[in-house]
Amino acid sequence: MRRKIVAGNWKMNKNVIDAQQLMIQLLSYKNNNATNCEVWIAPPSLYLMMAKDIFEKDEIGVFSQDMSEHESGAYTGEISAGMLESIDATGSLIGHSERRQYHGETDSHCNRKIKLALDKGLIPVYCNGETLEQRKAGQHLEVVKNQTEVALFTLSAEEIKKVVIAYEPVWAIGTGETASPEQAQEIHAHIRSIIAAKYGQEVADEISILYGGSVKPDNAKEIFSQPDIDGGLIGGAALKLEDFSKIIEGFN
Ligand SMILES: O=C[C@H](O)COP(=O)(O)O
Repeated sequence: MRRKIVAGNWKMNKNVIDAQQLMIQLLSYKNNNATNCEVWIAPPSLYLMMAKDIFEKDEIGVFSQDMSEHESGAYTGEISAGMLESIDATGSLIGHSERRQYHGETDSHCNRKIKLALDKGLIPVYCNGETLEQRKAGQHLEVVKNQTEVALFTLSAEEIKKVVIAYEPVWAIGTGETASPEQAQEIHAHIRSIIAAKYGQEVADEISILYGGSVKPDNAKEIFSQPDIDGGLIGGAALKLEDFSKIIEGFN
C-alpha cells in the first residue's frame, strides 16, 4: 500500500507569530481528527526548528523547501542535508518549479540533492512538471520523462523507493487553473510506467506520486480519487487551516 500524503508548501509566507499559530492549529486538528493520509508541511527554513518543537511526536512531517547540493562549506544562505538531519527533519522538497525558475535549478542539481538527502535519511520530495509552452507544443510527456530520468535514474531500486515525486505542471501553480483529474492521472501513470520500465513494476508501485497545482477544498477529493495520484503538494490553500483541513479530508 503506497503512502497517501497531503503536504503543505508555505513558500515565503507568514511571520513567526502567524507561522506558530498555524502550526498549533494543525497540531490540534491532527490530534482531534483521524486522517487517512500523512500530513506534512514545508515552512520557511527559519521556522523548521519551531515546527520540530511543536510536532514533538512527529504528528506532522517537517520538510525544508530546498536544500543545498553541497555537503558543507562556503555556500552563503544555504542549508545542508546534514543540518536537516541534525534537527530530525523529515525531508526536503527538491526541484520545485520556483527554484528552477528563479534560481536556475536543473535536474542535475536535483539529482545531487536527492542523493545527499537519501544519504542523511531524509525523504526527498522531487518536484517536476512541464511549462505551458511545453504542454501546448505537445511535449509534456517527453519533458516529464527526461526530468524523471535525469533526476532519479542514478539511484538504486532501494533508494528510489524512498523518493516521493510531486508532479506540478508549472501552468497550474498559483494560477487557479488546475490540471483536470484526467490530465494529472495521465502524467502520474506515465511517470510510474517510466519507473517501472527501469526498476520493475513492484518498485514503481511503491512510489507515492503527489499532484500539485491549484489544489483546493473543492477539487481535492476528485483529484485524489485517481488511481495513480497519492496525494497533493498544496501551496496557497495550505496557508489556512480551514482550507488545508478540507483538502486532507479529500481522503475521507
Ligand atoms: O508547492 C506547491 C505548488 O507550487 C502548488 O501551489 P498552489 O497550490 O498555490 O498552486
